[in-house]
Amino acid sequence: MERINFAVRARPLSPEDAKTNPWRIADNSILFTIPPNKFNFDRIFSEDCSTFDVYESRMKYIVSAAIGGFNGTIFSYGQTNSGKSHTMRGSSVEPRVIPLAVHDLFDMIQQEMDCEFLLRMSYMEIYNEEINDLLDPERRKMQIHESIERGIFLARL
Ligand SMILES: Nc1ncnc2c1ncn2[C@@H]1O[C@H](COP(=O)(O)OP(=O)(O)OP(=O)(O)O)[C@@H](O)[C@H]1O
Repeated sequence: MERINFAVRARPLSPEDAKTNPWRIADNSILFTIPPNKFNFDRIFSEDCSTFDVYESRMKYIVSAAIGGFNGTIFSYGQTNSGKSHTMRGSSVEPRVIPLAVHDLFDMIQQEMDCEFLLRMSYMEIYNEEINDLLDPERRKMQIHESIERGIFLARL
């Protein structure tokens, strides 16, 4: 796999949006009716995909590689309402990328009986072109919550 992979997840459109939608998906490309007409990606997941599929096929290998000592970043990017939080967050009932990754990390660590691991996790938010480093614990608590609510965040493994 390439070092940087760019995958797109299509969010289901409302019936109203679907009527005026200027693009359509064809394999791993997005086609527009106006120029430039075609944008290619490493992978496009259609509206009916599950977060689990997205995670398994495009993200899990980054988590595994982190256990092997390689740096990896999963970066969720998109305009407001495009589904970043929906994809990254989740609950114990319906875990999505962050809980799935954390679960896998601990699973993989448990299998590596001969190694000792130091695990650190951070959330960073890029909002209005500013990176918020969330250093102060109290501020961090607040900002993590805000970041999750706003939905632009970076999970760095
Ligand atoms: N794949 C999906 N399937 C069903 N619903 C989705 C999907 N993706 C997003 N949604 C819904 O669309 C709405 C917007 O999603 P979400 O809040 O994740 O967007 P966002 O990109 O994080 O937005 P913002 O940047 O404004 O915080 C939510 O109601 C969410 O449940």
